[in-house]
Amino acid sequence: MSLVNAEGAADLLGALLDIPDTQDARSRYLSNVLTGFRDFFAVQSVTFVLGRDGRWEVDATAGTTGESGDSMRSLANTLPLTQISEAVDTGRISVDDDVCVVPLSEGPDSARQSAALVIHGAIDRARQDMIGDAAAWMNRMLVHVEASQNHRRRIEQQNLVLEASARWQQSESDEALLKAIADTACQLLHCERASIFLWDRRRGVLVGRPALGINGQTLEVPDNAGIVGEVLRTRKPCFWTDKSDKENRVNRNIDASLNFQTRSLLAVPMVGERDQVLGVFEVINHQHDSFADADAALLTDLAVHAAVAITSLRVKTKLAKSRDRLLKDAASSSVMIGQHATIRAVRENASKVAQSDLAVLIRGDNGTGKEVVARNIHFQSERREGPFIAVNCAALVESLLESELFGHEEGAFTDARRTRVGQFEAASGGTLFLDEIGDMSLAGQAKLLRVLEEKVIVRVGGTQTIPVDVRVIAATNQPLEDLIRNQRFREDLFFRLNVVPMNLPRLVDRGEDVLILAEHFLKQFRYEAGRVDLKLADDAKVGMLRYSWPGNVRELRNAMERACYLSTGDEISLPDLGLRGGQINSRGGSSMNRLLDAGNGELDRLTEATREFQIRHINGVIESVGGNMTAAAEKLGLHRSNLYRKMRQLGMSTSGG
Ligand SMILES: Nc1ncnc2c1ncn2[C@@H]1O[C@H](COP(=O)(O)OP(=O)(O)OP(=O)(O)O)[C@@H](O)[C@H]1O
Repeated sequence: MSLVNAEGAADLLGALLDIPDTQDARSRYLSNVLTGFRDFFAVQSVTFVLGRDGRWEVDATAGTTGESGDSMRSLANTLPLTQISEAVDTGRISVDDDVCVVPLSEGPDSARQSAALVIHGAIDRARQDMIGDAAAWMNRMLVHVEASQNHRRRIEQQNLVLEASARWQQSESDEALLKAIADTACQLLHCERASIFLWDRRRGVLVGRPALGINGQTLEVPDNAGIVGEVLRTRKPCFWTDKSDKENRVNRNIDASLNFQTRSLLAVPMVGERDQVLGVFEVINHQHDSFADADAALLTDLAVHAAVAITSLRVKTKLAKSRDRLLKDAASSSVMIGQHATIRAVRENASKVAQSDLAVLIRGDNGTGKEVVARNIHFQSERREGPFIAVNCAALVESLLESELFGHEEGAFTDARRTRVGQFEAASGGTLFLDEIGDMSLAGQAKLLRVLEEKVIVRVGGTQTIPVDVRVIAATNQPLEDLIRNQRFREDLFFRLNVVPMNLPRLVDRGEDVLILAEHFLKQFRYEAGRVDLKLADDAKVGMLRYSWPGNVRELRNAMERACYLSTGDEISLPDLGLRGGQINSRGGSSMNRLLDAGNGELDRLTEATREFQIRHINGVIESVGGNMTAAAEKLGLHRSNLYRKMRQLGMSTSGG
């Protein structure tokens, strides 16, 4: 046989230099190279052995017997152990009969203590140096192969971590999220169990999740104890294995309660935003062996993503809570107070129409609660989480109407410096309340009708149609039928809007609802004014029932608000309400009305007399405390700012105070 087989040499060289770009790069590389050795040197087999924990293991082989698990095991049993040790110890090739052992200098694998090639087959002296050189090459190349494989594995793991963290973002609850994180960790790190210990700083404990129950309790450990405590303190990964580490570092009580045996453990800190430690991420019992540095790197990556997911779920939960609170607050502004039959009927109708998207036209005088009804419908409907947008059509000048309702594109007109979304788009998914619809211009009405029919808008200056999903509720205090007759309102638009008509009576026609509403506003404003014991005096009640309320509920609300802040004493009396004397209704039919037999003129005089009395009283009190306004306000049972307000209302000078 010639010393060099050219074809075999090229194959061996190719195998030595070629780093496979696969997940199993290392074993593939070894397999190719060992096969190259076998063919080139024409031997029976070439085996790569590793010394680990004082034992020799077959890592890869190329021979006639194949590479199955069984043949590898039987090969391990027939290794020339003495010869291998001798070669490794002396660092020289050892040849005995037809077995040649080539020692390899310390390898790239950190866990590996020593390595060698075991060759079955005759190798003459001349080729022993050659095989020694080639083996050294292989050994050096293995460093790169392993680095490349690790690099590739890391990229794949990063992708898996990213995919997992995208899935975590979908979790709706803490429990589901923590379980998903733990499952991912078990899967990627090949371990039996994973737990996240969230740090409760206030109580000084780490709370283990997901639900690792000890006798039905949550798993809690002091934040300064054990391995998790150590990780929290040092902010560094911590390894433990029952083979080599101190037993007392793990808490065997937990094992006992969970009927579990910890054999190996790895814990890393979970660091969140602004470098804050959220807790500790722990994995237990590697399926094959103890945890390595690469596992710590992977778990640290997972912990970063876990911290982000946990924080963002907390933010999401907080936002959802405050959204619910806001929704509740907003919904409370839509509560329709009143027991009058007409109001009851409106309430019932509102509940019914809320379940549909039918157009509603609410009619009634100013301040009768048209917007309250519209809000009430919105907050009872499926759209309650969408926006409620109110537009006062009377306030829209013709030139702005279209842009206000439908938006405009940048440069659509001189002042259109930026694209602007109109109210229709802004209300998408919710309700658009078009107040004072009777005041809309005819051109505006035509545009509105088209949008209602086609359910799409086109921004001013734009060409694209934009679909809008909006429920429209319109309101007016105008007699639309008259406007239609005078050709100031389009009949077709009227029919489109008036699918469900609702009429709100004037407050004066709602009987004792006046007092029910007054008590409602009293409760609200006396609380805001910090005067929780404030009551309505009888004369105020009677006066309210006799009053004609030209401004309807809005006027009543304002009167109550003013009185809650400005009245003196424990009761709100009639003058405190500041009602317009000329509007007192002497036709009143309620029993209360009859209690008050004062005519309008008398009431006027009464109001004036009370005003004078209040001025005298306030001046007296200010004088008695030597002009100290804070003390005067206190003596009068008012906040200092309310005293000033009251004085201004009474026309008194406040500059001296
Ligand atoms: N039934 C009611 N229960 C509680 N508050 C009400 C009721 N009706 C009206 N209000 C209150 O009265 C005020 C005026 O109501 P709203 O704005 O709904 O009236 P409107 O008819 O839309 O007025 P306008 O025609 O002037 O726009 C609001 O502060 C509202 O909260």
